[in-house]
Amino acid sequence: MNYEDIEYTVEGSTAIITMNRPQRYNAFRAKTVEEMINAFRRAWADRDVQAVILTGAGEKAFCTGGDVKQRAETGDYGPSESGMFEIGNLHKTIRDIPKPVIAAVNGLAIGGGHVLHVLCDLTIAADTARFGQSGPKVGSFDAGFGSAFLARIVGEKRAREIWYLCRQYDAETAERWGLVNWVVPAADLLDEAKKVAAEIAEKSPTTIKFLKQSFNADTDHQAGLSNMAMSALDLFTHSPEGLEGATAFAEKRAPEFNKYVGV
Ligand SMILES: CC(C)(COP(=O)(O)OP(=O)(O)OC[C@H]1O[C@@H](n2cnc3c(N)ncnc32)[C@H](O)[C@@H]1OP(=O)(O)O)[C@@H](O)C(=O)NCCC(=O)NCCSC(=O)CCC(=O)c1ccccc1C(=O)O
Repeated sequence: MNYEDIEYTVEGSTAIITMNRPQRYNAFRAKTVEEMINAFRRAWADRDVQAVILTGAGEKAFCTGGDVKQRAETGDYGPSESGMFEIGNLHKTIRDIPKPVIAAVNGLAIGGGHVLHVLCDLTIAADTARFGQSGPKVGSFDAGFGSAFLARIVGEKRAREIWYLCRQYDAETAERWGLVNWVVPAADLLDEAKKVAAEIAEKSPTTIKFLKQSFNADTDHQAGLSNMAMSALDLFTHSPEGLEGATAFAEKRAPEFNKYVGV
């Protein structure tokens, strides 16, 4: 597969996947998601690769979730080879690849982009990184891993706060909440992530594989929840209320959600 929306490189035992749509703050469309799944599967199959780094191009953003402008234009996340928007499949691939995935969060991790780092095994944040969900502002939600697994990490109260208020949190707060493993100066981020990947590569790959699968086993039931959540999201994003959120973002105005109270 030729990549247009991402970059894929291998350095020694580390694969680096870079979301590369800086003009849209690395927001993903269907094609981006398809390419990311392909890249993770390449890293999975490559016997030389022992860890994967996921990061974003540029200094502004790691990833700001689904491409809201695309959704406002066409009502979906655009074309892909499979004809599907496989975000649930990407979530599962990040969990299922039997090698640790390290998120190197270089800027904004918002909405579905925040969910991606939450699903990674480790998160290293630049001191300039910011974290948050934004779905309720733009007519979207992740009622699968994005809420259930998030609550496992930060606790119920904080997970609800993150989703209901849609605030942005700095890297220091994210570290205090256990949402990131550690924070480094922005200029050192990728080197730090590579160092951590190399440290992992010194260990027995089979023990790491069993450990990852063991950590996942406890929350694997959330994959079923995620399937239902994606079906619900697909219905909701085509509803007038869901479309109003995306349209308002594209038109740079506040959404008018009042008339949907209690429907
Ligand atoms: C991230 C912002 C808060 C940054 O604000 P600011 O620093 O002021 O920069 P901007 O001028 O707004 O942005 C610069 C430039 O980038 C464009 N852009 C940024 N984000 C997106 C995006 N997501 N889609 C399309 N384009 C984007 C922006 O329009 C600007 O372009 P100009 O041409 O210069 O105008 C702010 O940008 C922002 O709020 N962005 C939207 C974030 C968002 O709402 N993302 C979707 C969230 S959906 C969600 O939270 C839950 C759903 C979910 O997780 C999920 C689950 C399953 C499937 C899909 C999803 C999903 O993600 O939808």
